[in-house]
Formats: sequence, C-alpha cells, structure tokens
Amino acid sequence: MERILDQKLVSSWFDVHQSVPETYVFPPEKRPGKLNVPLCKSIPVVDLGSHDRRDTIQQIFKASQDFGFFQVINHGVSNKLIDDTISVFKEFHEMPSKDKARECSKDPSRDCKLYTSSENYANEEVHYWRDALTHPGHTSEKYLQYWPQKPTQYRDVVKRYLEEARNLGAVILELLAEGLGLSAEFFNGGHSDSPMLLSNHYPPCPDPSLTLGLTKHRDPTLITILLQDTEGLQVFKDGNWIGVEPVSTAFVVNIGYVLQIISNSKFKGAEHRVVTNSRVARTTIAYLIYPSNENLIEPAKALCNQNPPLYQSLTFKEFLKNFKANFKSKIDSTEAVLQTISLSGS
Ligand SMILES: O=C(O)CCC(=O)C(=O)O
Ligand SMILES: [Fe+2]
Repeated sequence: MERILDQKLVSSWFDVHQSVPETYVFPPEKRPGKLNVPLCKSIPVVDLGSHDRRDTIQQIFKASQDFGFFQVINHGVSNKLIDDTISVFKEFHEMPSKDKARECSKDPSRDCKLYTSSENYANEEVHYWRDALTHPGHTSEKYLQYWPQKPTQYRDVVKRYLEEARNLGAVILELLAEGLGLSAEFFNGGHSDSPMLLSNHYPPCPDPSLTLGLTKHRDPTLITILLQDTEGLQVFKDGNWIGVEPVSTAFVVNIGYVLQIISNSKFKGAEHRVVTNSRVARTTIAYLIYPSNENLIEPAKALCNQNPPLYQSLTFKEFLKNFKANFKSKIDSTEAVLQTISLSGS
C-alpha cells in the first residue's frame, strides 16, 4: 500500500517526464485556459492590528459578501513562525517519497495521512497535479503522536503554528459573527472545534495549460485560513478567474459551505481553483475550520427573522455525506452540493 502510494506521488516522478502524462491532461473544455489571469488587487487585505474594530468588521463583512475571500495582515503570528512553517512543509514534501509515506502511516485511524491528487484517486478520470498531507489540527499528545517526525523540527514548529492558527481562527470568527449581527461567541464550540491541517504541494509542471492543481470547488468548511507564498490560487468572480496575490506574511481567508448555510446565504462559499506553473514547486498550508460531526448546521435563527431559512438543518456528518456524494470531480457541481438541502427551490 505504502509502496504504491509513494510511486504515485507527483513529487516522486514529475522531473523524469518531458510532457504531462495522459492521466493528468484535462479535456479541452476543463483546461485552465488563460493562465496569466490578472492578480487581483481588489480582494481586500484587512489590517487586524487596526484599533477601529467597527471598520475591521465592516471590511471583513463586505469582502465576505463580495468575494468570499480576504487576506489578513498584522494578525499577531510572527514572521519567523510563518517562515519556519512554510520551510518545514517544503522540506517535508521534498523528502524521498518512501520517507514521506512512512512518516504518515503511523495513525491506525488514518486521520494523519499522505495522498495524491484527491482522496478519490482510484475513481478519478483525470488526476490533479498535487500531493497532500493532512492531519487533525489539535495539538494534544493524542494527535501529535501520529504526526511526522521528519523533518526533525516538524512537531515543534507545526504544534506552535497550529496553536497560533487556532487563536487567529477564533479572532476572525468573532469578527465574522459580529458582522452578521450574531454574538461574538456564536461560532465557538461545536461549530469550529474540529480543525484540520492540510499541506498541498504542487511540483513544477511541464505544461500548466493542460493541468490543474485543484479543480473549481468550494470548501466544505466553516472558513479556511491559508498560507501561500507563490501564485496559483484563483477565485471565480463574476464569470472570470482572478489570481489571489501572494502578500508576504498575510493569511488568505475564505468562506466555506458551512458558513454559507449558517449565514443563510449572506455569505457565499467562494469558488476557487489552483493552477500549476512550470518554474517552481508551490507549497501551501491550509487550516480548515470544521464543525464537529454531531454539530447541527442550519441558518442562524437571528438571520431568519426577515428572510426565511434557505437551508434545512442537518448534522455536519450528514452534510459531509451529501457533499461527497454530490461533488464529483467529473462534473462542475459546486451548486449541486447544496441542492438537496435547499428550501428555496433554486
Ligand atoms: O493550495 C491552495 O492555494 C488552495 C488549496 C485549496 O483550495 C484547498 O485545499 O481546498
Ligand atoms: Fe479550497
């Protein structure tokens, strides 16, 4: 099993090919098209160090409505920790594939794991040009015992990083809650207490016009907080793809389906994708804020006074089951994910 995985990792073979293997070539209508899309200066970069809290809330609210995306700076996470974190994941993905597979095979429940393309590799028609490492975002020994021990600084750096990410997530969720007119603590607890870490790695690709790192999707999260240092992430806005500009030491935040439901569609889960490039490997680190499985996902009551609820209630576990059944990489079905629970008939 491990041997098979390590041979499939894009990072294990990308440099022995002059051209893109057939199983990675998207059909013409699904290809990324124009690669040099404009980098978007209009996706707001919000200064969390500002003392004008009302203004900060307003900026985040507007960005969440307009784009489902914003970036944050002056967030309190040190530049050194951000650099160390990016370095440790780059180093991880550059290790020999066998070592990577071994370092990620300690967890009997397979919550800590390495995979390539998507978790649905066996059933995909076309594979994505990415490898991924994921594990729960909790930092207690119960979880940490299964994390990689190579690179040697992995556990130390990633533990500190995840502690900071948790705090930052709580700050952002308070600002989002207040913007929606909910209590600042609204998202504390069950709505946000099952975070996951996901490190994506996209090796250089001989022909980026044929491949995708990730197809158009919305995240099944409450929100996602991403670290990126290289271009590649694009947002679908008003029928066009726009690039999310890497801002040094900023975090990119995007709204997921769960917040779309809870906000009764005041915020929309942002559609995004990842394109590849031929020059450098791109490594990103996502902190995915998920509810716990039994948490009830439904439009917040306070948001259903003037507007009827647009979605049925369901547990997060049920939501995920729906999500996996409806979101097939083969079809462009970001809307289909919510159709089964939509009350509006649209
Ligand atoms: O790597 C990126 O830039 C984005 C990754 C992403 O969208 C995801 O993991 O859901
Ligand atoms: Fe995503």
